[in-house]
Amino acid sequence: MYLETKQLTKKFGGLVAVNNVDFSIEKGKINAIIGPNGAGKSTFFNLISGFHPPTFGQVIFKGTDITTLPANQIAKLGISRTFQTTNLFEQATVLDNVMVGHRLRTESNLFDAIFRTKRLQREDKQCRDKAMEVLTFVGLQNITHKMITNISQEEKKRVAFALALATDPEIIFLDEPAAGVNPDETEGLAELMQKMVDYGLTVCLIEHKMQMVMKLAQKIMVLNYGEKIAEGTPDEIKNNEAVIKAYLGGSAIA
Ligand SMILES: Nc1ncnc2c1ncn2[C@@H]1O[C@H](COP(=O)(O)OP(=O)(O)OP(=O)(O)O)[C@@H](O)[C@H]1O
Repeated sequence: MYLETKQLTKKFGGLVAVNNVDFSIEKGKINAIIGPNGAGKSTFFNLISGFHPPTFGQVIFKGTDITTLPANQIAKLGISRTFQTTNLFEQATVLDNVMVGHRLRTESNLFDAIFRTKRLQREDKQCRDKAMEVLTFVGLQNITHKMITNISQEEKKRVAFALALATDPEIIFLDEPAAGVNPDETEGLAELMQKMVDYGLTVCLIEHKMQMVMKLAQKIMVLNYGEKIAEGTPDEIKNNEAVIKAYLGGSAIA
């Protein structure tokens, strides 16, 4: 099993945001998590990536229990994520924002920074090269010098992808990667996710844009009130009674 959760549970006071979820992510595929607002999708991501400790249950990655590891160590193992609203540095360039991602893989410290050591210079170059590589991958190689404040929403989404890619992940969790962009741009972002998988990465996304999920994902899990109510291929999910009832209020998925 590549990455799996066992009885994963998160309570916030009396609210059970994620309830006893067993799920496995398939390597080299596009996995998706869908469900109504407040179903526990982002919390599920936060538990896997170490941003919240679970109340109960386990996260196993390639046979290792990573449930209690801090977020930076989980990232070092190759698990990366984007956030629903990515906090980029608005007054810094695209390149500088993305260079931060690769710092995870470097070792320079305050001493190196004060004395501008050879190690710092070498690692600065390494971060710059990585940032250029991933910005080229996401199609932003021509706007690396622009300030974040001057780029479009869709370009910001691509910068968020690049930032996650700069950490050298093998699995990437994308929280609503196409929220707030138009249909053409959504199509472009879907192509980019497919490109990541073609390149050998594993993708897991949360998305409300159902047409995109049904077209793109190979495996889908549906959460409702924190519980897994269905899991399967897009066709299986489309025809699942519990999903139609709970998630769509009775109408079929388009
Ligand atoms: N840090 C927190 N403290 C308290 N309650 C929280 C916290 N984070 C999430 N919740 C609650 O947990 C539940 C699940 O929230 P979550 O954001 O995971 O849902 P979601 O499926 O991602 O929703 P959306 O699609 O609207 O983003 C909600 O009721 C939310 O209010």
